[in-house]
Amino acid sequence: MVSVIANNLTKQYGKKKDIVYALKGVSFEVEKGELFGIIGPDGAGKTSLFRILTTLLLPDGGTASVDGLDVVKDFKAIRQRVGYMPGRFSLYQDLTIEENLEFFATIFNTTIQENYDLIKDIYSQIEPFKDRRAGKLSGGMKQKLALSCALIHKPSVLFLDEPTTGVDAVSRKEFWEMLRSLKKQGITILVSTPYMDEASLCDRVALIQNGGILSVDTPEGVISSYKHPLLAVNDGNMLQLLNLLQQYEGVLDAYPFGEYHHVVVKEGYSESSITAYLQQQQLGQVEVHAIRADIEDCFIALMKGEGRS
Ligand SMILES: Nc1ncnc2c1ncn2[C@@H]1O[C@H](COP(=O)(O)OP(=O)(O)OP(=O)(O)O)[C@@H](O)[C@H]1O
Repeated sequence: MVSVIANNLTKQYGKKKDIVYALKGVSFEVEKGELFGIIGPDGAGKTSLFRILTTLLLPDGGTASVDGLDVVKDFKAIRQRVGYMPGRFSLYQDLTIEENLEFFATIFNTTIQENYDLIKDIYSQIEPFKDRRAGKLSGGMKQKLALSCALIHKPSVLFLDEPTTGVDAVSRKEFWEMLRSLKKQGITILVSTPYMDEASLCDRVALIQNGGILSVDTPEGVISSYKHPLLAVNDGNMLQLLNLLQQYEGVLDAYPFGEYHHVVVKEGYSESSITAYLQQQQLGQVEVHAIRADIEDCFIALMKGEGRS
């Protein structure tokens, strides 16, 4: 069963010379109970898309529905059944943890007690500090409270806009574990993130750039569509190495990746031809080995328009 449909959505801001095309015909479908990632850099259009799907912004073109309800005509009904955690924290800084949660429960005509089971795993981690003001919480605690507030009215679809941006690595990991357990309760989750490594934690992902969707697939599907040979190359002087690699005719692309440079090699070139080339350039300790592309390599290729699929 389909939960969310975006059909050729467009959105623009400004006029004439200053016009910005934030969404340029975005289409995808999300199944009920899916954990669906929208991955894209800053300015890609993620927030505009989420604001349209949660009925906070009107699209300029196209249609969209949530649980079969139209985002324009049925906005009131949609607001009752979606949970939205905006990118910047939506909490009232001067209210305590408990007061924030009570506030969100009240506007949806419910109580903390009524839906406690749904938020228990998340809320119980911050409940010991329930009298602390939201403004005094750490990033990870704010994130847990914001998620509890987005869940308190038992939504069927949850929209999380960049929930892990600016959050430390441990809290990020915990957050994804919380999403996995929410998914088990049958909630459809759309989550946006600029972190490509988070894509592998989703059931399916849409890669968005400059207001357009580049790919919608499972993480495994994205990886298996990658066709070119890929090498990891390392040397004492990484900057010089990168320049040399980028100049070589057999190289399609080379970019820093952790301790290595990843090198996308043209058809007909191999590990040995790259090694021979680098030795000719009199580099000292070059290490070259073939690797399997991971999801970040695939996204980099798609974003650079090299059409791996
Ligand atoms: N109210 C607005 N007026 C003018 N331009 C806007 C407005 N809101 C967004 N934009 C522009 O539309 C484009 C898409 O922005 P959007 O916020 O949807 O993307 P995003 O992927 O969420 O990025 P970010 O994480 O930076 O918010 C950007 O170029 C942005 O500058």
